[in-house]
Amino acid sequence: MEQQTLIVVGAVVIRDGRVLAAQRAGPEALRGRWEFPGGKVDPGETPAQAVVREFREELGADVRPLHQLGADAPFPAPGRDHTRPAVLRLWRVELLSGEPEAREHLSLRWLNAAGLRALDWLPADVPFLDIVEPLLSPGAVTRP
Ligand SMILES: Nc1nc2c([nH]c(=O)n2[C@H]2C[C@H](O)[C@@H](COP(=O)(O)OP(=O)(O)OP(=O)(O)O)O2)c(=O)[nH]1
Repeated sequence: MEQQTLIVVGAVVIRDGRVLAAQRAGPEALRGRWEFPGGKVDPGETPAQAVVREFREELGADVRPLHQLGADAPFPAPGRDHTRPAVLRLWRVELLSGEPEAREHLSLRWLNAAGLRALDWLPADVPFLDIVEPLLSPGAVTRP
């Protein structure tokens, strides 16, 4: 039976020229590596709804989704005993209220361009760094 492609959404929140990155606590194979906070889109949920829900659950703060960044990036998502087809979809979001805290992650960091390049990102995230980095330069003219 053909498996439906799983959509994983990641939130890109930028404040004062820095982007928020989150360090995964699990599963063991991914522990310690960095990602954009988010998670799997549930059935019946839009990706924009998922990013708001995941951000609230995992970081305890409210965000407003703005727009997708770049294109979906296919990757094999780790499953229980095999991988399943997935795409990573990044959303630029605006922080509305609350201060993000690591409720389910090992730690959080606000990164400038140099910091962005220094971390051990999940493989699917790496191509997105070229899209995120220009948004961090002090003079960047960007949508919010
Ligand atoms: N959240 C997130 N997951 C990512 C990114 N890049 C990437 O490869 N992934 C992978 C890691 C996981 O295999 C999968 C997302 O799973 P998850 O564990 O974060 O999803 P979830 O919060 O919905 O968790 P669960 O309900 O399955 O426990 O996508 C990213 O930037 N953010």
